[in-house]
Amino acid sequence: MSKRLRIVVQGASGRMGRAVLELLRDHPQLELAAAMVGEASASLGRPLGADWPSHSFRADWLALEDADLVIDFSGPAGFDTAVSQAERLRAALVTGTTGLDAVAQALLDRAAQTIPVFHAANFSLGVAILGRLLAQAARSLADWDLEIVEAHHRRKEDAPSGTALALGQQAAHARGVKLEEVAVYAREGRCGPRTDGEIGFAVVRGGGIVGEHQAMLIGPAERIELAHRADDRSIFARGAVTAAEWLALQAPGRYGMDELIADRGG
Ligand SMILES: NC(=O)C1=CN([C@@H]2O[C@H](COP(=O)(O)OP(=O)(O)OC[C@H]3O[C@@H](n4cnc5c(N)ncnc54)[C@H](OP(=O)(O)O)[C@@H]3O)[C@@H](O)[C@H]2O)C=CC1
Ligand SMILES: O=C(O)C1=N[C@H](C(=O)O)C[C@H](O)C1
Repeated sequence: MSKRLRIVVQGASGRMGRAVLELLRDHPQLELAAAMVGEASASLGRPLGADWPSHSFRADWLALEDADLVIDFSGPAGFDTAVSQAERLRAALVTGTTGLDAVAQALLDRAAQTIPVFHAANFSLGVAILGRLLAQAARSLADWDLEIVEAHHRRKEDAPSGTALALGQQAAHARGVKLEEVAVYAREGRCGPRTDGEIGFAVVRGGGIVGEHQAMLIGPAERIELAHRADDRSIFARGAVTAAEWLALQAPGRYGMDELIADRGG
């Protein structure tokens, strides 16, 4: 039997961190190496719970010497540490943190020279397929208006969601344009009529909505709506853990859902 892979979870006390811990609890191939939070976390030093008698939430990365993978869901606050510590440990890095700017993307590119790096704004297989359908529709209906609407829980900090932006990127790429040149993130007051080629974004925040994305392609007298609704964030955790198992077998480089799906014949 092969050795179990040792996983460090960054952002372990958060909604996604806990969902990942839940999957690691009885996992046959993966084991928890450490559950990390920030230095100022209210959870620092607290035990993980009865299922993890030998683990507490910790922030002492330099005490870690042995890990195969880092899974990061800490948001921008813990992202840089996840990247630099994965590099130091020579561990593969899976990150689902969204709201990454160009500097953060450059950090991932740098890390990918020495370790395998997997980033996805959304680890759901359904969303990956939604992106492909949207690209096809946006290409075929290049003169139809495209609007992307997303809805999330009231505690989400970034907007539009990483997924909405990734969908916009896929559609823009399919149309041969740059998203930054066609994206419209706000309409208010006398903002004038819609211009041709715009990709508009709208954001809903409230309650406990797990994650919903809808792309509307609007023609002269008809409309296509492509939508995905996540009912439980365990789907994202499962996707991240699947990505981790796959990534552990890859060479240093940048990977995402497309590479994972392609490698599995999709
Ligand atoms: N790719 C995907 O499929 C998905 C991506 N996400 C993304 O994942 C990220 C996290 O989301 P979510 O779990 O809802 O957020 P939470 O706010 O629930 O969790 C964030 C976690 O990060 C911890 N944290 C904060 N600062 C640091 C730090 N400096 N070092 C280490 N840990 C830190 C927090 O600890 P504490 O609060 O204890 O200080 C908390 O445990 C977001 O960017 C979100 O958009 C979310 C869902 C799916
Ligand atoms: O913060 C969340 O919750 C989610 N974030 C991701 C995003 O920004 O796209 C993925 C998912 O929709 C849930």
